[in-house]
Amino acid sequence: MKFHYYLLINQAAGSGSGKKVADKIIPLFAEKNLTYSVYYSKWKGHDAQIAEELAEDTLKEWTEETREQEAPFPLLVIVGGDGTLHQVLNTFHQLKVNFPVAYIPAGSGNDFARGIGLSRNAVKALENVLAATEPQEINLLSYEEKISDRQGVVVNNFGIGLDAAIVHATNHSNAKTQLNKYKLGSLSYIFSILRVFFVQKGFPILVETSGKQVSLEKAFLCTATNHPYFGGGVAIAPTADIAKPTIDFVVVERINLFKILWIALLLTQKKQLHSKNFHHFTTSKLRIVSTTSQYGQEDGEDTEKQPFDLQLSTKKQLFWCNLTL
Ligand SMILES: Nc1ncnc2c1ncn2[C@@H]1O[C@H](COP(=O)(O)OP(=O)(O)OP(=O)(O)O)[C@@H](O)[C@H]1O
Repeated sequence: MKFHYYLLINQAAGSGSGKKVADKIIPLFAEKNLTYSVYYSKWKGHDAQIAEELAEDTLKEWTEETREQEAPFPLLVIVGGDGTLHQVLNTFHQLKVNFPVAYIPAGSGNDFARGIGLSRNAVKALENVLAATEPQEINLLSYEEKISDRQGVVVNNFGIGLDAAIVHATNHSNAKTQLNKYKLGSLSYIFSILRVFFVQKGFPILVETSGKQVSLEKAFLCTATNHPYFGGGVAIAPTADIAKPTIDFVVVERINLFKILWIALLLTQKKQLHSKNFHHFTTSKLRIVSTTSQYGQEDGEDTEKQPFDLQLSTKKQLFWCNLTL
């Protein structure tokens, strides 16, 4: 199968890793005599704009017909972090199109790459892409939030409560910009955890999974995910599997500091399911209702405080990569 590769690059991802990764992989396309075009995202939101333009006049869905007739097949290769992937796939979702994509991780967290088992080394990830003969089917989470009337997809997770408050504090702090300059972006998360941990209160939620309803009085951290990782490598839902059309939902209750630290210790050993204050659901459909206003986060992009009536299901996405290498 012959391809024309459309490289959409966020050079700012991973505090500049995007640029380094691009400088490393673009010459490899030329060396391998592959045909390609390069698009640089030059400002926040430009990645979505480029994706929209390519969706309108260049990219094709993967069907029996296009795979035979389109030679070369136009394949979008996204180079950036989880947020770049989020922007592009949400653009496609809003346009109601479903194109296969390839991905080279260049972010700081790279949870998605971890979640699908794609190498976080850019050159190896490119080998994963070039060695594929068929696209892999993976499951994103698609959501509908009734109160703000928003819908979209997430490539990693949707969080309400503590994780979202941490993301909000980090994304809106001046320290992040300064620390990023010195490649110390993860330190800004630590500052934010210390800032919001004691401020975030427990809040009531209603959880509806396929055929079951549960009320929790003091939810603290609520995260719906399609693979194990969040927060840059924390295996919050170790049994989640992106190949399965299921949602894993994790709730940690507001408990005393010692119990939270105990759960944090269990997390490092992937044994958190042993704690009775750590709730875990696996379901094909999920509804979460919070009547109190809370921060939300979607793949590390934060939303302002609001009440939630959130419905989640899974959505198939074709990914061009060979994960057996
Ligand atoms: N040239 C640019 N300058 C600044 N921001 C950009 C640029 N191009 C895209 N963006 C924005 O950057 C955000 C995505 O960054 P991304 O998540 O990929 O990197 P990261 O935060 O370093 O990685 P990770 O999410 O893996 O930690 C998106 O909101 C996107 O619109």
